[in-house]
Amino acid sequence: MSTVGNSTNIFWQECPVGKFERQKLLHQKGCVVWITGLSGSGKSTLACSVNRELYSRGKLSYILDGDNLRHGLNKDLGFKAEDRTENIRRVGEVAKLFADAGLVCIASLISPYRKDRDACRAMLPDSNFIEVFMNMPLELCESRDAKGLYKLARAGKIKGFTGIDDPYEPPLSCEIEIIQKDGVCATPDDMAGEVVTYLEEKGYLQDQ
Ligand SMILES: Nc1ncnc2c1ncn2[C@@H]1O[C@H](COP(=O)(O)OS(=O)(=O)O)[C@@H](OP(=O)(O)O)[C@H]1O
Ligand SMILES: Nc1ncnc2c1ncn2[C@@H]1O[C@H](COP(=O)(O)OP(=O)(O)O)[C@@H](O)[C@H]1O
Repeated sequence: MSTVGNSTNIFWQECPVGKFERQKLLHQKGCVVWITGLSGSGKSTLACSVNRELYSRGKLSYILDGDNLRHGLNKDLGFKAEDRTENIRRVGEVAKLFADAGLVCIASLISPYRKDRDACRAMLPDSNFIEVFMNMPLELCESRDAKGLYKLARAGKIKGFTGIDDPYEPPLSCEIEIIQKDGVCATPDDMAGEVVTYLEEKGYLQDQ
């Protein structure tokens, strides 16, 4: 019997089919690939490319995209600091469940605050949290402005926009950092290759 948060008198329910059995079934190891970076840095594009590459190799992954989750699970949240923190906490908990299900869970959110990302890392056992930093210059993200939001933020029509008048705290140490080389951005497929190679080398795509 235990107390967790606001719940009292609750019990942890065990089931005979566990993570180990699910991983055996799927021939892979559950983990979370957490993609962080500015709006327009290419998080969703990378998430989709990794998802497609894994699918082509017969590996099961699932994308948790910040924008999409704000249409449902997180539709009660805005962009104040405490809302962003709650957004990341919830997605971290969901990602943990997907990893426990045996999937490669690809979470793609701005997740601007280091402490929130670190809290998600701490939720995952055995360092199964792979942080990918889309380290793209603000100028590039702003020049892309796929949704026209930077323009609105510069015009003062959106307040608290990350990178403009709200902070982004880059990771101090992450597993993978994606950067431009000689001012050129790699293709989404090449970036995905870097992530998938990492997963392969660390044994996430092998029989368990
Ligand atoms: N104020 C403000 N700041 C940043 N982003 C904003 C804002 N308002 C709306 N948007 C749009 O919301 C998307 C980011 O959602 P996230 O859930 O990833 O944000 S966060 O992690 O809680 O910071 C983000 O999507 P991406 O461009 O895919 O990053 C924006 O399209
Ligand atoms: N590697 C890349 N090379 C060129 N353009 C890219 C690359 N990655 C993303 N883009 C483009 O940049 C824009 C923003 O990408 P997106 O994946 O939506 O970023 P985010 O999810 O971080 O907001 C889109 O128009 C996308 O096509």
